[in-house]
Amino acid sequence: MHKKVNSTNSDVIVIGAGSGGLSVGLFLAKVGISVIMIVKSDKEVGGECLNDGCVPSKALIHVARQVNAAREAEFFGIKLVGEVDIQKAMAYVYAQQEVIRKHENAAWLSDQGITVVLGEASFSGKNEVTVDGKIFSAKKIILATGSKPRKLQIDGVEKVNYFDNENIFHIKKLPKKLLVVGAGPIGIEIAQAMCRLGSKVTVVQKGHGILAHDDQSLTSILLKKLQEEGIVFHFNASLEKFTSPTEALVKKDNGEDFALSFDGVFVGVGRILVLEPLKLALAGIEVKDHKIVIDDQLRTTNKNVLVCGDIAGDLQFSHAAEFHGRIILNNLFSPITKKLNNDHMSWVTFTDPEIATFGLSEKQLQDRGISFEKLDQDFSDDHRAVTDTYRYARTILYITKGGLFKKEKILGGSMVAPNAGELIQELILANTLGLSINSIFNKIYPYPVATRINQQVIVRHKQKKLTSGLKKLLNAAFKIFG
Ligand SMILES: Cc1cc2nc3c(=O)[nH]c(=O)nc-3n(C[C@H](O)[C@H](O)[C@H](O)COP(=O)(O)OP(=O)(O)OC[C@H]3O[C@@H](n4cnc5c(N)ncnc54)[C@H](O)[C@@H]3O)c2cc1C
Ligand SMILES: NC(=O)c1ccc[n+]([C@@H]2O[C@H](COP(=O)([O-])OP(=O)(O)OC[C@H]3O[C@@H](n4cnc5c(N)ncnc54)[C@H](O)[C@@H]3O)[C@@H](O)[C@H]2O)c1
Repeated sequence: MHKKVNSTNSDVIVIGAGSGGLSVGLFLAKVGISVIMIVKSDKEVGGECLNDGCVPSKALIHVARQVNAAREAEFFGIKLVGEVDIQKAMAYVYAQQEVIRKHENAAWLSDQGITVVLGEASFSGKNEVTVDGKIFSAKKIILATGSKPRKLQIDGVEKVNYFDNENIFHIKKLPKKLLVVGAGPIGIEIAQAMCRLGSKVTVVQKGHGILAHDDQSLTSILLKKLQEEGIVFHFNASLEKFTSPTEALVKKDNGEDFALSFDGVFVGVGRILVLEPLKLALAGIEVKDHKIVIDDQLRTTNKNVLVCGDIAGDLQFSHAAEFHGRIILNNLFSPITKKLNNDHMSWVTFTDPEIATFGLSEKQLQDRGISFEKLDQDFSDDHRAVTDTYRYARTILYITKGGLFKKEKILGGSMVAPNAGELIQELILANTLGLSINSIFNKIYPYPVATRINQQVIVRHKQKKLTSGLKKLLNAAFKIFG
């Protein structure tokens, strides 16, 4: 049953049709709540994830992986000639976006019972927004307007061939020399993809390493692989200015400076929230330090306006936006409220090898005074890692300190390995459900699936617990029962 609204009043207004807005709006429409969804334009349905983020980046990474695999096959005698046709690579990316766009567009949303309004929304009252002079009101308003790439603001920037995630997936020509600014997930994923497609890539990063939100003992393994593929890194460095359309002056923290030449610059230096056009003050929504003030139920200082996704100023992932959506939906329908808690959050950086991280980090565990054991294991003895040459891979797990009869649970962890994002899923499930590590220990894994590494970590841990006392006990038992 679709409850269509023809007027400008509805139960709920959702501003934004990205991962966050869609997850809330579609469910509400499905159960018969009237929804007006406001989105800037039809081509912005699907938000950043579909249009300028996850989907095009993962599709391009897929192409780059194919190219790399073909190059690696040269080792077995095949000769590879020619260059990547970047227009064909991009055509592949667009084709995959189109598959998803079939069910992420204004007409399709209307078919699902949502009243779609195309245009830019701003608040005009407590329960009221305005689009092109037309007023819309609702009992609840969900603000899911996302974030934008932070721009590099240095002298000479207007002269260079400047890319960020909003235009890199529309290039017609591959930059021969690409300067990547920022070594967060955006910079690193793009750096490897572009390198594999044929660009000579140099990365300039303010901090001392890549992927600051992941375990540095694992990111250093990825860094080594990226350097082996030919990417050059300059750490503790930032761009001072562009001295010409093809040259930048880089300054190191130690005061040294040097010039770098390029024919394209890709910038991935974090995200900003665009708040001013929303006229939040008109709805009584407070802003502090350029972030919307929210409580742990994602409510703003106007309790009828909730935030969902990047705009919340929390973790900025598509699945984080969906998680916000689940909290909001629960609280719209239930007196037993759900609160925002990222203790079981996870993320994956889709490089090769991937880095996957979940649960609580070592620092969070220390800060909270939780006693834990750290299990740290490389894959050098793992048979699948041997056959498929990824013995460099490694896992870190944090588990509760258990006694002989105390359940040992997984608190968090991280993995660097090809497909780590898939391999780690059962550990995330055990973490989310609070299962004992025995759930992994007792599982029968087909030999030699790569996931057996999860069991090996636990087996090693248990073997270390085999004290001389326990060995004596087992020997005695063997004499009786064996
Ligand atoms: C290159 C790149 C790769 C990424 N890869 C991943 C990944 O692999 N995995 C992952 O989990 N995350 C990834 N992310 C992050 C992910 O894309 C975002 O966290 C996610 O898209 C945020 O969703 P959202 O709904 O909050 O906002 P968005 O998807 O940005 O949606 C915002 C919506 O609001 C609309 N809007 C904005 N202002 C207004 C207004 N005033 N009126 C009307 N409509 C408005 C926009 O048109 C849009 O539809 C990536 C990001 C980038 C840039
Ligand atoms: N696979 C994924 O899930 C995925 C992929 C891409 C993006 N994302 C999301 O998008 C968000 C934004 O990613 P991001 O990489 O832009 O941001 P980020 O903040 O994670 O990393 C940006 C990096 O750029 C560096 N930096 C900032 N200014 C600089 C300068 N002037 N010169 C040199 N270095 C500079 C910072 O030190 C930082 O390490 C991520 O936090 C993540 O939530 C997720």
